[in-house]
Amino acid sequence: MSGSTEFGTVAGSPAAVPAARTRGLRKVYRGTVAVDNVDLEVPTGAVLGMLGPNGSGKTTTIRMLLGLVTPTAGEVELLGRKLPEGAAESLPEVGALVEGPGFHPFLSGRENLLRAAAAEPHLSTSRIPAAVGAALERVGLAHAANRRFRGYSLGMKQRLGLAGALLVPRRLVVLDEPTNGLDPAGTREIRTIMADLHAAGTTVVVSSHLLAEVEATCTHVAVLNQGTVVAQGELADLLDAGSATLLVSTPEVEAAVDALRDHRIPARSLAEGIRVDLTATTAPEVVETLVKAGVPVHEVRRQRTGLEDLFARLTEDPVDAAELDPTSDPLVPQETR
Ligand SMILES: Nc1ncnc2c1ncn2[C@@H]1O[C@H](COP(=O)(O)OP(=O)(O)OP(=O)(O)O)[C@@H](O)[C@H]1O
Repeated sequence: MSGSTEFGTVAGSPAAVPAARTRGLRKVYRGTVAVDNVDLEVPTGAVLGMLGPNGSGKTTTIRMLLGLVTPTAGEVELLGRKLPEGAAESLPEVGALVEGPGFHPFLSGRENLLRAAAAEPHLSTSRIPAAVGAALERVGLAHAANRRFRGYSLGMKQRLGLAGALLVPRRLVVLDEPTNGLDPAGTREIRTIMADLHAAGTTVVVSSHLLAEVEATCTHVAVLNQGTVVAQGELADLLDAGSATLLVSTPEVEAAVDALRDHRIPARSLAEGIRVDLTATTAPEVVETLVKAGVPVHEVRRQRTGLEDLFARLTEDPVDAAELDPTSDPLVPQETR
């Protein structure tokens, strides 16, 4: 299927069309703006981590992506088709793990999945038992498949929800807090499943509070704060852009800070050197200024920012964020204020 879409591109060409995208997405709940003006783009083949503090709008955005919540304004395009018109075509190719997947408490895990499988348009009746068995194996729930859903732990319920998302091969899998309630082994299994999906070319959207997990598993990130997207793109690019700090090792800390201040370059003194914000200057300019001022420069290093630092900068009060201290760096054992 091909043709012009709302966003002016051609559907049916998976490489060119993002797996999902939104334009001006907004959701207001009785006066509460949950999501505002969100332009999200999920490239095909990406593993996109959706990050944000509690209440920043991640779940609401995911629910709108899946057609579970109607936007107050804006548009959603899923696998090249606009919602809600294209839902019947695109949703069978989308697997989702969202809160409250609606399993029946008195049926077993297997019976619940058999019911879910019966509703899959791309799964013929004869293939249902095998598909259910494979999904249960894949999420590590085969041993408990015949127990009632009611008696499942939170982690087992999460696994069953995930099994539902993986019943048939999908082009897009959307996971809202998939490690919620899982033990470390379960968390590792989710990581493996996501890596397998990525290797098979499936696009994955995953919301998470676990920054280390996102840093380890995602190719792309979208950071939400107070209902809006404050950053999105390839994880590596965002980390590079965020690492706008230069660490200069020098025994003459005060002279270094003074020399840079004379050139309107803000710098902070550390125990064995200085830290320079590179937002408004460059590393060569800093070094040249210091050398011209006669300050001995022993080492210059660009500081790599972790996702945690970046996240804090994007979502915390700017004054607090400026105080973030990279304590893991040997050059900066402590601040001298
Ligand atoms: N059904 C609803 N009715 C009223 N307000 C809602 C509803 N769903 C979400 N909200 C509000 O919308 C805002 C965004 O909530 P949302 O659940 O999307 O955030 P989140 O980033 O997923 O949060 P968390 O990380 O805590 O799960 C919050 O202020 C929340 O209270």
